[in-house]
Amino acid sequence: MTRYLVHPGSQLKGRFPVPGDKSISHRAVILGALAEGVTEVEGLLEGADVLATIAAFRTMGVEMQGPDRGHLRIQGVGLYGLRAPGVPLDCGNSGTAMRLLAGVLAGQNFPSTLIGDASLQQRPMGRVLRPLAAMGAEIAAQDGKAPLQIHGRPLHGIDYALPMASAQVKSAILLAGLYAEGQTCVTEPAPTRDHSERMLQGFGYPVERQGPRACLRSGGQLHGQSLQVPGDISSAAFFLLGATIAPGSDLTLEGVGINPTRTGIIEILTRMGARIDLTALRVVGGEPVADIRVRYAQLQGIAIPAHLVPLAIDEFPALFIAAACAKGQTVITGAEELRVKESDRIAVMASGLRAMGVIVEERADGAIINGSLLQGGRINSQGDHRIAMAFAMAALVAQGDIEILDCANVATSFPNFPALAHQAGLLLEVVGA
Ligand SMILES: O=C(O)C1=C[C@@H](OP(=O)(O)O)[C@@H](O)[C@H](O)C1
Ligand SMILES: C=C(OP(=O)(O)O)C(=O)O
Repeated sequence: MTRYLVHPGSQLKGRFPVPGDKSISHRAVILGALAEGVTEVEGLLEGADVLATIAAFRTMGVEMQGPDRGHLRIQGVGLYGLRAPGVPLDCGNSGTAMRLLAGVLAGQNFPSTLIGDASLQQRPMGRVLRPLAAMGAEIAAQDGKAPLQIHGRPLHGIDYALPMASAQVKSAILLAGLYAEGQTCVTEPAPTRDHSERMLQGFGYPVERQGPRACLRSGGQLHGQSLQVPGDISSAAFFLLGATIAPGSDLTLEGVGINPTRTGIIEILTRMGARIDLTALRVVGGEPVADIRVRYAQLQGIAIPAHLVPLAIDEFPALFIAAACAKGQTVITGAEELRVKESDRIAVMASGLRAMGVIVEERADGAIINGSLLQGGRINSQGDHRIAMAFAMAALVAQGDIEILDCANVATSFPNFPALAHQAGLLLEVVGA
């Protein structure tokens, strides 16, 4: 089992890009496969999650060259060109792959089965199954969990109010809407990442957006594109954390996506006193991008405003560590979605921080974290990539070595994390790979 052994006492320095955005990479593969003509993607994340989406479409007859150093060439088959897969499609560890594929597959004229790893089989799929059933889909699942057996049926549009802030559910419904008779609309209770809406429009498919509501009609076509995937702010987040907490650090992360539906981490860390500067603002592939400079700063505990939670949802493992390094108390509320990610991120972060001597009060929808000195120790990441990377950065300021168990899944979102972190100055050893 892959472990990290991380020694304290260093700082982070340098200037480098982070790998491509995972959410945008999944969507580039999906829309490229369903488009007419060729799509050329640059900067694609070659993490295991995205490779699962690529493999699924290959199994359904889509030809692709790559990925090779971020380049993927997709020979689109059009909205109605997928072939019956014949074998289960394995989404691995990826909630995004499973939920977005469920949306695409619900309206096909062939059956399909979606499977995943032990973590993914525990995650709630009812949130996509219910709206898809309301559109006419026939999907069998036990207790609302994978495997999902999709029969493929003619669909009709719905006007759906999302019960939770989830870009995956929103995207699944919009993708199903490409195949549904009439108009499909989704209204979200709070803004979530809007990469699907942006990329559909980028592929020439009209999406009407009015405040929290997005609508599309079937009958259109997607047109193959050349697109550049920006750097993943969710991967950059670990470096923003590390450089902020380790005295003497000064790091610049190049070409990071700063879509306003993703920048909660910058807003929250800045409210805590972090020193983060954005330069070279530009637009890449329909998404805003910047270089981000981050220097050491003493953090202060805050009450994190609940409206920022969906805008930083994957960054909470990093934010738990930031809170533990801050002066005073940090209060996290409205974050119950963290309990249904790759692990129960509230419980796993709380127990890891306690192992480092931090006083944490767990709440159903968050936690209260008391800033303190971090002791060395052994942390079980429970196979959750973001928890492994967050604790690796915590080691920068720990009183002793940190050993992190079960780190192989870092490869789902950030395969070169150990190398890049080491290059930036983190004293990280990968053991037992
Ligand atoms: O749409 C996406 O690409 C994602 C949406 C979020 O999940 P939810 O929709 O479950 O909040 C996020 O946690 C996940 O990493 C990626
Ligand atoms: C929640 C995540 O991903 P997914 O839902 O795609 O597994 C994540 O990457 O933090």
